[in-house]
Amino acid sequence: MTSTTTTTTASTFWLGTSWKMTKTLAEAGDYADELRTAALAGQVPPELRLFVLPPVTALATVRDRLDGAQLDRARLLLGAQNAYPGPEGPVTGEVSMGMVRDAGARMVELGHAERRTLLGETDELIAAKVAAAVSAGLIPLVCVGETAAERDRGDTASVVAGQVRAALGGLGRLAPAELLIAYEPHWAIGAQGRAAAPDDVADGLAVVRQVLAEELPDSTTGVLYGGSVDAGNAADLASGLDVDGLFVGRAAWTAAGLLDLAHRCADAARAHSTTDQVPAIVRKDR
Ligand SMILES: O=C(CO)COP(=O)(O)O
Repeated sequence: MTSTTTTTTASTFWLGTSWKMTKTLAEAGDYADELRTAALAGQVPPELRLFVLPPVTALATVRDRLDGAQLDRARLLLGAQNAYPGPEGPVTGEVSMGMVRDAGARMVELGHAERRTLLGETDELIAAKVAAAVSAGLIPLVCVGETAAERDRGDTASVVAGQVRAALGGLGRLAPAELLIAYEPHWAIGAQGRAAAPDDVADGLAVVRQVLAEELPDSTTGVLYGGSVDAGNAADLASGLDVDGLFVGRAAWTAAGLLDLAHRCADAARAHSTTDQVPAIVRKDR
């Protein structure tokens, strides 16, 4: 990793959750209320940038219920889990980048493993979405990662590098003001998954950083890990690796879960900042 790849600052450590296809409006509202109460009580660690990606049905509700939480927009971002890469019009069942932005999204997740495998999303479609997101002023959060079979074949680095390169391939002259890439090996995600070992995570993150250094040397980028992150491994992942954040599913599907992980990440950073080791969370430049 060269020092030119990111302008990530000491106070930037991302911790976010996608709720995937869960939560009624009532449940989404309750989660937002809990987060708002915690924020007003000063219980959200200031070192973190949190993000929450509700299902699109709940986006505006969560935005409205968090209103007044006194977390400025840089410290708590709402986002969508997907959007269509074209203007409003006759595309049945889809929502545009502009529509999710209108509903409160400042970021949009693209290319998640579940969409690649369950819905057949291709690298080409994901590239079009990345470009559309940037055009709409949304921060793209692009998920990349190899399947178990690709890993077993020893293809992790080529698959991950190819996905990152492809995702950026539609940008042309568009320069994202900010871009997040989450390394999420498919085999690490969900109830059937197991969290990747630190060496595997480090290898995946390094591949992502290498491609970003080559393709987008001047952009503000963040490289996250996701896949079975929980209370048992979050602190080690946050402090021991060259990682700019954690992307969580199940373990943050309650506000209490998200807040617990937030404290674990912040505590890990503080503990490590007094040692010789310089964790990603307090590193000034990479
Ligand atoms: O897919 C994920 C985040 O995008 C991770 O999900 P889990 O944390 O539930 O494994």
